[in-house]
Amino acid sequence: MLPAEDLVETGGSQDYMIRMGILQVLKTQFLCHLIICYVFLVSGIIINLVQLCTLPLWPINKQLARKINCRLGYSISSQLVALLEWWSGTECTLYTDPESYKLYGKENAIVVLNHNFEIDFMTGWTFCERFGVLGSSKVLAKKELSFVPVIGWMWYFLEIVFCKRKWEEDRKTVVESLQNLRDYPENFWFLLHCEGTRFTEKKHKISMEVAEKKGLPKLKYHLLPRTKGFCVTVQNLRGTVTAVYDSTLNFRNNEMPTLLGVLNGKKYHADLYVSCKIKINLHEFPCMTVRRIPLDTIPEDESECAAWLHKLYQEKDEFQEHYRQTGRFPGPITSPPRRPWALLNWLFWVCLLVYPLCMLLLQLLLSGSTFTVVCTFVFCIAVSVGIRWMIGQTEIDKGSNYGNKDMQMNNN
Ligand SMILES: CCCCC/C=C\C/C=C\CCCCCCCC(=O)SCCNC(=O)CCNC(=O)[C@H](O)C(C)(C)COP(=O)(O)OP(=O)(O)OC[C@H]1O[C@@H](n2cnc3c(N)ncnc32)[C@H](O)[C@@H]1OP(=O)(O)O
Ligand SMILES: CCCCCCCCCCCCCCCCCC(=O)OC[C@@H](O)COP(=O)(O)O
Repeated sequence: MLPAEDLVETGGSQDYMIRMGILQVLKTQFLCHLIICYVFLVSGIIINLVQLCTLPLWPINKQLARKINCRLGYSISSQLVALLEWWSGTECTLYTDPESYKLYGKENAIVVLNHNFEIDFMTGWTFCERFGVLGSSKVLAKKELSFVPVIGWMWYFLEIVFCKRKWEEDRKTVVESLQNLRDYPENFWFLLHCEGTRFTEKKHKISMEVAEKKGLPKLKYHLLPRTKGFCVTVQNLRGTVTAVYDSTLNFRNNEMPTLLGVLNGKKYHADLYVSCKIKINLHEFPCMTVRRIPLDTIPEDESECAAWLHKLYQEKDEFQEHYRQTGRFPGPITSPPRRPWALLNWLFWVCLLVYPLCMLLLQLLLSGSTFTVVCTFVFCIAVSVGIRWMIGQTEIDKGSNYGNKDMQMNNN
């Protein structure tokens, strides 16, 4: 027979398991998703409107307008971070050397990252949040994303650099947008997915044909990097940015995480790298590797800079090979802890928006008007379709044709 304390303990743990089971089931419920999406959409639109109200401030006090917009942007993007960190419980492990770690979040940096996963952007944002640069984070993003409600509109005020991925048309606007960032009042990370599009087998095959034509070594895990964006970023942010963070992101157990999976409360394990010696258990967390490269060591000349980037991608390919072989990146883990701010911001919006929603629905039902009830129902369906379209923007299957054809005919 078990002693009394053990029985209590077993009972306690059973209770815990049951509670966790219920929570897990709750996370898969459509109603929960609807509430989460409603909060995201309504809070996002409110914030977009407040951002719009900052427009008159720009000519008077640009730096203040930028700082306000960083906070407002944080309030939107941190909701997706909270969804990843607190709702799905996804764990993020960082492999990096402790000396570089001290500088993260305290300097401007260009982040060069592989582009394989549908939730790359959320995982990137999570690391930004942990180092306090989420509100100010930047990216060279495809123009199509600027039309996505809430996020795309928010990016306009955060001075995100957009490109059509047609260099002749992009050259001028990209340079101008980069020049604007030279006096940015907050530390920022500038994200570059040099591959230009997400990895698919077809895009990989075509890009390796291009590599062969150019006499470049083949890559196994990456597409051939597009060098123009990187070179122009380095040229225009020299003196503003101090380092390039060569980053590689992987998810454990060959998982391909999705935003719908995260919304359903599925826990993933991400890994990001810099250099490691400590022994760790690699079967539990997602993983990312970061190498800090001082910007002065990158060649100024455009063709040398392009060659440098090709060399970097060959090294990145070796890191990936190491990860595939051993299930881990080399180097010590120096992971920043999860902070409460994203969760608190989320709870704030939930408290603010869910109560009026319940009251409104109650009033509608009590009104007894079939017309009003039908209108509300149709409105809810329209919102769900809108959100589903937004989620579709993250899905690789629905991705662009960029890189599906050789040379310059490869647009959307
Ligand atoms: C540490 C944790 C992370 C921190 C995160 C920090 C911040 C987070 C912030 C925000 C998070 C949100 C994330 C949102 C993500 C959205 C990302 C995107 O939208 S990715 C798509 C847009 N971005 C890019 O494309 C950037 C990379 N591209 C470039 O730099 C391009 O050069 C360009 C500037 C876009 C211009 O492209 P274009 O195609 O017009 O010209 P290129 O000269 O580059 O291409 C021609 C060149 O390529 C060769 N070629 C032809 N076909 C292919 C092929 N299939 N594959 C490879 N190469 C090909 C061709 O021969 C030409 O060669 P050459 O240059 O020698 O003439
Ligand atoms: C709390 C939050 C609730 C969330 C509810 C759902 C909200 C939906 C939010 C949708 C966010 C849309 C932002 C999309 C950012 C996707 C970035 C991305 O990865 O783009 C792909 C491009 O790089 C390359 O494109 P391809 O050439 O591969 O094609």
